[in-house]
Amino acid sequence: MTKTIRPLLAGNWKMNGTRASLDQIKAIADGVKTPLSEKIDTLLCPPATLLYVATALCDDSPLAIGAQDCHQQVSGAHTGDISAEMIADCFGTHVIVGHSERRRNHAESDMLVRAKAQAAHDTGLIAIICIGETAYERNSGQTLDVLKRELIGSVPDGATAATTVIAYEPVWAIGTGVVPTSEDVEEAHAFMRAELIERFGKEGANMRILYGGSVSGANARSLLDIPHVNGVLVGGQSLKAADFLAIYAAFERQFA
Ligand SMILES: O=C[C@H](O)COP(=O)(O)O
Repeated sequence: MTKTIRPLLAGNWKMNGTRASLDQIKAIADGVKTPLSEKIDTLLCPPATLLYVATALCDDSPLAIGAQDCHQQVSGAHTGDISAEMIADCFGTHVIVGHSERRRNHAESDMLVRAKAQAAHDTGLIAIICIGETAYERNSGQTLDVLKRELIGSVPDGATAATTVIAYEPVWAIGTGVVPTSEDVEEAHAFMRAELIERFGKEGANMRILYGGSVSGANARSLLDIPHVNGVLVGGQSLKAADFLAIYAAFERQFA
């Protein structure tokens, strides 16, 4: 199946990385300076402490830099939070919102995630909105209901293909080394595509839908072959340049 949507390879460093890791960012930034980067987008989301330096390191690279979360308000008395404007001020272009670790560890609701995505849009950032079912929800047959509810609740009404990326991350696949079957990924992505088209029409047809959860250089190719998988959101395997670049290389067959 030929895919026409420009894919995205995104890395999420989570709460990992200090100044000592900047050489990995530099190696990734240099490693994606190949002709393939004319066909695919690459993005790395280091911790907020490294954002500004990371964007400087990527000055002459197609690698974009983004953040892992933003507050829903523009500014104010919100100790420890960062705003979308602060991310943009560091030359970040994307922000992940609604990651399952934030939903779980910070009790973030769909409504809050939607407000964060809206704040990103209002600031000109691309919002990567994460959704996905837990093991319990999957085992009790609720997967598609959860995806529908989270899509409706977390994605702002004005979302477009240019401003919004959906990341499907089954919670049980994150950091476990367990990846759903191709059939399960295909079913979930086809379902999300249909839901997005119903709500957003042409914009929904063109919105990128990433798969995330234990993606590696070894399994990226088969995941990218699945219809409506328009890229991947990578955690652990984005920390080392060699691992990230192995996943980058996996995009060659489908998209070069
Ligand atoms: O944001 C990234 C995901 O949570 C996936 O993490 P992982 O690749 O370590 O499973």
